[in-house]
Amino acid sequence: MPTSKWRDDTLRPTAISAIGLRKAYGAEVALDGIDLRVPAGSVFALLGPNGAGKTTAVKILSTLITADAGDLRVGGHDLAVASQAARGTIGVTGQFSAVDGLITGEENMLLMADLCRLPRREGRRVTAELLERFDLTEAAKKPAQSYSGGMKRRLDLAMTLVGAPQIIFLDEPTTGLDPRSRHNMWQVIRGLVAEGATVFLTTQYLEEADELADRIAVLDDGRIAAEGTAEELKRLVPGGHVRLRFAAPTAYRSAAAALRDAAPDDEALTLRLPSDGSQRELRSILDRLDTVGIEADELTVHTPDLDDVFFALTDRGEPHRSHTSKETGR
Ligand SMILES: Nc1ncnc2c1ncn2[C@@H]1O[C@H](COP(=O)(O)OP(=O)(O)OP(=O)(O)O)[C@@H](O)[C@H]1O
Repeated sequence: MPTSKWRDDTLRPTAISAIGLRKAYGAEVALDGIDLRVPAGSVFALLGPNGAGKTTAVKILSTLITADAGDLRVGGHDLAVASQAARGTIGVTGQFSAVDGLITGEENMLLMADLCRLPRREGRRVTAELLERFDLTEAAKKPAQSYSGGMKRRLDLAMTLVGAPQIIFLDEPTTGLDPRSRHNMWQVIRGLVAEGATVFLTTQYLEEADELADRIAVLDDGRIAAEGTAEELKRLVPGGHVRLRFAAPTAYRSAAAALRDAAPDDEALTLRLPSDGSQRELRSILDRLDTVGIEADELTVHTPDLDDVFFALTDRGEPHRSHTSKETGR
């Protein structure tokens, strides 16, 4: 479910935009001329497999490295001439944590407040507020190396927020976290957007993009394979179907004769019919079976999800079905 409340993207000011963004490392082209626009106050997910170019895009847009080509604007500033000003509007949390394990969580925060040149009293106030918000007050006086993975990630993000950035880059914010910590992090991200921040995140998790992002760009091999809302992307791939399985070959043959539009699999004794999975369509299929007096031994409904989109667009073979497909057995 998208995180922000805005309905019409075109009315919103642009927080981040890239036209023709290109970057090569020697002969290796990491980004091959990508275009993207992120409206202010929204969550944008750059989704892609390992090596697709996600981190390179984050590094460039957050001014850590420069692009070879492209018109790039962040927080209203042109990166070619005003990267310092752009830097003042952003915060970055990368795959490699900025947390110093030898000092406490609180000391890490105060150090960051000093780096952001906050007056001492203000630094203490912001530190206390963020530690509280990220549920780290109790652990504040313990060395950060004693924190769990989820706590370290929250501290890292809290440190990023010390300077109150309007635009937040999160490079794979939940990679390596357990499901509970991942859900906590999602809540934190939703909270930031509710307060008006713009979030640009990269992820390898389809579910994460589906849960958080207003818009998703699928990056593959340095190019944007598709871009849109989760719903728009799901509409790009056909694949909704109903699968009927029969235990007895005679029942299977009779059903195949009755449902001539179904794709048969004689070995598995299954029939597959295109369907949007709606109750009306399911009823009509079952009614047609009823008219010939046959009942399927198993009925499964499959609706396309981001897995289908991702695998169709990035050409990586069959998706893993264990977590995200909606299969209903009977
Ligand atoms: N400093 C570098 N020098 C040479 N090649 C690099 C460098 N950084 C990245 N690359 C290459 O550029 C391509 C894109 O890398 P990038 O790290 O941006 O991808 P990614 O989508 O973030 O992957 P991951 O999820 O593994 O972090 C890869 O082929 C990578 O090997």
